[in-house]
Amino acid sequence: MTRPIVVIPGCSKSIGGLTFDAVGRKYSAAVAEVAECQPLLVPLGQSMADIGAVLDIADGILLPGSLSNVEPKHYGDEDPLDPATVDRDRDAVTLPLIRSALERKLPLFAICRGFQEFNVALGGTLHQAVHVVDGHHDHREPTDEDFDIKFGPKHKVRLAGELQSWLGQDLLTVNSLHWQGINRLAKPLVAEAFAEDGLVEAIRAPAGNPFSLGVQWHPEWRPLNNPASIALFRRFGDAARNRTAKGQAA
Ligand SMILES: N[C@@H](CCC(=O)NCCCC(=O)O)C(=O)O
Repeated sequence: MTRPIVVIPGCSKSIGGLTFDAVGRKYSAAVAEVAECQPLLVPLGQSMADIGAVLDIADGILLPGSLSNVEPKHYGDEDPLDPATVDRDRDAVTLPLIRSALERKLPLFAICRGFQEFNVALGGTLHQAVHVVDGHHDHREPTDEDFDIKFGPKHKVRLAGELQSWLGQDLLTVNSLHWQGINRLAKPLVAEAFAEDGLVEAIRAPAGNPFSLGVQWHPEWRPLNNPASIALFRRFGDAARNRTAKGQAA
């Protein structure tokens, strides 16, 4: 059986004054090496991503993190704290992609900015700066230049529901590199991990989806050193393989 296709929307990146579509290599590597699927990058911008065509070939979707933020207009909020951080081309692709993918029951794994898009796409809202919200901690990345520190263990999350049973534990220590976070959880979603300050750190869309998980942390960082990351990417890959098998059998 050929490897399942996992589509990965990128981010708009300006390099030398020109715009590129970029996906962090660690996301593609985790899809290929841990989920054992074929990553396929999707360009951004409404004219370059026919959602139906993308979903027709996909056996799964990975929504990667990004330094950019979901534009607040998508959740009825005020202007962005920093207009330079929005990526409208990414929002134009990922928000409708998420809704259509869930309708088709495509396996979906959303990470950090992808987790935030997941919530917004289904009607939820975000805090633009969690660290200034009363009662919440500072979830921003460590300032150390060493990436093993930036992406190293930062805080515990309490697991619940399916995620708790999948991982077979109540607590998990995760990394944390985000300004934004869930304010109001979208109605179709279930929260399955919580930080010590109560911030939602993992979400799932039940309703018959084989795998539809969003996490605020970064399991794609050195995943083979982390049993929980291995378990999540392998389960995601298996869901995509099951879909491929059904498709090939049809
Ligand atoms: N910009 C959002 C989401 C943060 C995020 O996804 N960080 C990862 C950036 C780099 C990478 O892909 O590893 C926020 O600040 O909340």
